[in-house]
Amino acid sequence: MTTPNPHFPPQQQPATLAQPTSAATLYRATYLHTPRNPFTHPDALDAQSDGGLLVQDGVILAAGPFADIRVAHPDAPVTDLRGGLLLPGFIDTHVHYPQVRVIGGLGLPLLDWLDQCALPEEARMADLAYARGVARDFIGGLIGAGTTTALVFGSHFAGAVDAFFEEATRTGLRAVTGLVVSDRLLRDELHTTPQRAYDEGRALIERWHGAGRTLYAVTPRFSLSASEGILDACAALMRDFPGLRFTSHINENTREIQTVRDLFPGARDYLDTYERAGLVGRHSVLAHNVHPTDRELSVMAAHRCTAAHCPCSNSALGSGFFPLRRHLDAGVHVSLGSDVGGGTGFSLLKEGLQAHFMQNLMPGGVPLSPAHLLYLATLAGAEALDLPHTGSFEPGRAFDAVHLRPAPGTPLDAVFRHAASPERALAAAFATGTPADVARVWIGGDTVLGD
Ligand SMILES: Nc1nc2[nH]cnc2c(=O)[nH]1
Ligand SMILES: [Zn+2]
Repeated sequence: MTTPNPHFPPQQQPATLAQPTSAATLYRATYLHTPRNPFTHPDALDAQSDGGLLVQDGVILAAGPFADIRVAHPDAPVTDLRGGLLLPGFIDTHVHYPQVRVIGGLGLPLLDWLDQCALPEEARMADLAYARGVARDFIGGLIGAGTTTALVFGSHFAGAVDAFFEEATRTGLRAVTGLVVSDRLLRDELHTTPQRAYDEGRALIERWHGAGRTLYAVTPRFSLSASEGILDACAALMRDFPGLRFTSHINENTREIQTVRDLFPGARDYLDTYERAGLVGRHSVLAHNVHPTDRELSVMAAHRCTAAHCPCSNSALGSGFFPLRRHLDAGVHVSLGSDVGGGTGFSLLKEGLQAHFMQNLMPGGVPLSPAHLLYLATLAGAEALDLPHTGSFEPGRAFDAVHLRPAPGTPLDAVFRHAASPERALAAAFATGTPADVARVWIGGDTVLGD
């Protein structure tokens, strides 16, 4: 695609920042990243077959060919990661914490899947001990897949959201999440009131927003289950606490869309239910958007909000083909989400592959190169969440990284050993890589998986 995206100009960074003053580590690896957006910059992929990343206090100080970095920093100890691929940590912009134990409810459309699979499990999160176990399973799954930052749909229960933030803090995950709020059409035990939504949200924000690596996301489940009163309570939180993120669902399934139309007879369309409440902005991430109108796309672009594309979920729930070309042509920013448990697992490699398949198969689909897939799985998420210190290996950014190192004898190992270029190896990682190939994960320079 050649449509420029004016909302996220490439960061201008010097190749090397300050000289290190205390111990720094030089990582030697085949690395790839997308410091620019390949939908707008044809040469956005930076691939170094023998690269060096100088890291100090969790921040990348210098990046480039290993030989160049070595000459400039002859005394830095070297960690040799050759033999695999080093990528920026993945950024999942739509994934449900309470659904990790119900992945795989295949064969149902959205509203039936919610009734039969997701919501009964979400009701169990009232039990704090249960929620703590789910938080461990969930965050273990994310990090195990190489995800270092996630915009997470939380729980309807404030205690379970606390449990999530505690586990995120313990593990070091960069997490943006919040209390999910609804007041109709789910199950009684998942419903709240506007006042309680505001009060519980405020208490969680005061505890967790900006604490360490965690941020708060105001999260009405979707307009189908949220009255205008709940949406207004969400807007009040956004007004009262600047810097919060906002997330919800939109235009996923045709039955859902018709129900929202019936519930909001005065709204122009689905987006308008959020827009009228003042919830659409630069810090808004709306998941799915499989069936948008042109008006919705132009308003999303004007407000610089993001559509989180969840291709495995769209396939598993039969929601439809994501109109990526229409989003790009309208100037709407797009990132990637696994949508566990409507989605089929945590790997953004798999999501990238499924996005590629679906664009290949749909009329007017966008051909997605390995660079596009890497961008969607990394920098696009950093842009969506407005986290400019993540998403690539540019100097000045945090060292959030995933080392893919397939076991000897596996097909991916064979490809890595014989690939004609790092880009070919990257394509193979998307085609066939899984969490079993994730050897080590760093967040802010800390090893959070592997050794
Ligand atoms: N895929 C998906 N869509 C939703 N819309 C409202 N809730 C959900 C959910 O849990 N998963
Ligand atoms: Zn979802």
